[in-house]
Amino acid sequence: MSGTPSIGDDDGQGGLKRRAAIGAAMAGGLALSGLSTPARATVGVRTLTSRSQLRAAYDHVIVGAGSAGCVLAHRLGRAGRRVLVIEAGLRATLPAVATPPAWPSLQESALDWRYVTTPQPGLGGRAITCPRGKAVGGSSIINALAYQRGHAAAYDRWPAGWRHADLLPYFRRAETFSGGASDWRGGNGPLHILSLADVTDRTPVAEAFMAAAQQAGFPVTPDIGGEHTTGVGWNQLSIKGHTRDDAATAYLDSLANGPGEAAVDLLAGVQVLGFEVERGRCLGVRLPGGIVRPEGDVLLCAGAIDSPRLLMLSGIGPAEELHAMGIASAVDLPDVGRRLEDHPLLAGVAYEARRPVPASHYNHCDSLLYVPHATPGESPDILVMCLSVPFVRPTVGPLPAPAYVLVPCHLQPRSRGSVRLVSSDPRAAAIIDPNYLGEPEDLAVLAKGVEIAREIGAAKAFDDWRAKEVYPGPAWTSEAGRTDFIRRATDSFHHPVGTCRIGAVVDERLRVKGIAGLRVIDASVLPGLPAAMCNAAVTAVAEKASDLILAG
Ligand SMILES: Cc1cc2nc3c(=O)[nH]c(=O)nc-3n(C[C@H](O)[C@H](O)[C@H](O)COP(=O)(O)OP(=O)(O)OC[C@H]3O[C@@H](n4cnc5c(N)ncnc54)[C@H](O)[C@@H]3O)c2cc1C
Repeated sequence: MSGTPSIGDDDGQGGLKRRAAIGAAMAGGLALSGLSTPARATVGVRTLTSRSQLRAAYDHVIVGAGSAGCVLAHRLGRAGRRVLVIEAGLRATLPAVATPPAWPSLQESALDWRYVTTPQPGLGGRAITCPRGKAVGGSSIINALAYQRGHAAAYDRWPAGWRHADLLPYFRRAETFSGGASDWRGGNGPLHILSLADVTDRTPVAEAFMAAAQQAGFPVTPDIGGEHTTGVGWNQLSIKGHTRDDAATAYLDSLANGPGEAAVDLLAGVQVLGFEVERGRCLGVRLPGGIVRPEGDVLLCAGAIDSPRLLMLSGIGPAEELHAMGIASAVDLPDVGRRLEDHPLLAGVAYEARRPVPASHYNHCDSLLYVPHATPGESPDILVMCLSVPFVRPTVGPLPAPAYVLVPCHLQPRSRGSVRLVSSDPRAAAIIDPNYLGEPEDLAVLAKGVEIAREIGAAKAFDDWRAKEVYPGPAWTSEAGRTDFIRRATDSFHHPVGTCRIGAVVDERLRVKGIAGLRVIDASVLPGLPAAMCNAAVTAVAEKASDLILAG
């Protein structure tokens, strides 16, 4: 590495630690409890506390230690590459991180960047939160732990090299599945996936949902994350023992178990400001007070919101727009930040219960259904989750406990939004416009999802639980009422993708088009939403990316 003298303060051992603390405090994090300082040594990686600990040279700098960044650090470190990981957040120590049912409390905590969307016309003008993990482990630290890859058809719409058959070996390589290894599942990977088919303490409401869905004519699938991803089944979660198995515990901490010394250094609590780009080549990573220059590629893993933001700050994006903000263009890539996709979720079809609803020991959704909205046999584009908590938007209205809720989600929406810069200030949050329900078809598919949920909710197996349907209730009797209810009840499933997509912004080897020495590997490169939650897809993409990088 060259240019190291500018990292950290000039006062030796304590400078970097103090700068990290200042960085976190500036981002609003340090005043809140639950964060450790980066001084603690981490199992498996060296957590840097002083600039004197930096190696003389690195092969790669990874920007962002989230779901994708941790995979890359593990695979490249194991292969002997000298890796520096720079993460804006710190190690998370909030007890809620490890406790699966506590996951909702992590939103708007110190572990969340706390982004907000622009007002959304499709949601009646509401601006909604856009949580993103800010910690070692990224969004896998605050997510809802569900881990499913979804139907193959969604991947088969992706460019050659990234289709389901290409990714299947990497889905398997990533996981240790509680149901055991098979042609579809992994038995020896870093990330532990617990199928609730393999436990006995599921909620009785989830059991009722399984039976009710079958009464409504939907088939059971024994392994919803395996060969048959259509039908009703038990949820699958990134849980090891009884605790969250996030990207940091699974992929960073496990480096300690490998042969030899891990070659991975972690610089936590430091926010990357952009890249040094000259004549079509990325030379290094800009930090407060310095530049780090690896010998090999810079690997950008800051997620679907911050990866395009960092590219645009560095002149990589729509040239005219950047020019207007005083940012010199390095390469004109109009698609950076464009075609943002996210899953809309409707919260929800809600029932007052006859008696108290036992709490979930997992993520409040012990069972769920994947189904096509139109033709039986097609790949699913609707998910209905059965939640044992009273989860409705305040804009929907009050929902007195005890209650349970059926939540439809649209898995293949047509609406596209954008991530744009507000200014050239490297610390300013991006303008996030997901354009939820911008396309009328998305509203129609969600309406179908509500109908499927109500059909299941009205089935005999729920008779023992259902006192009455509270929402949508009478609102569903007119077209205007239905549309109004959907706009009031829709929120995000928190799965933004596509803002640096393969084919448009990066090539099939994830290299930024027109810029040497810079790759993007995270949810932003996904060329479309998987027909399920996103973490499994991001993990498999990063697994494959590590092989591409090691191949040169
Ligand atoms: C509340 C919530 C619930 C979710 N639930 C589920 C679920 O149940 N199942 C599922 O599959 N998916 C879920 N997701 C989505 C899933 O977690 C993400 O799709 C996935 O983690 C994205 O991985 P990533 O590597 O692209 O980004 P991230 O994991 O977000 O990692 C990006 C990292 O980059 C860091 N970073 C950003 N900017 C900078 C900078 N300038 N300098 C240094 N570091 C930076 C961030 O702090 C972060 O650590 C959920 C997400 C949220 C927010």
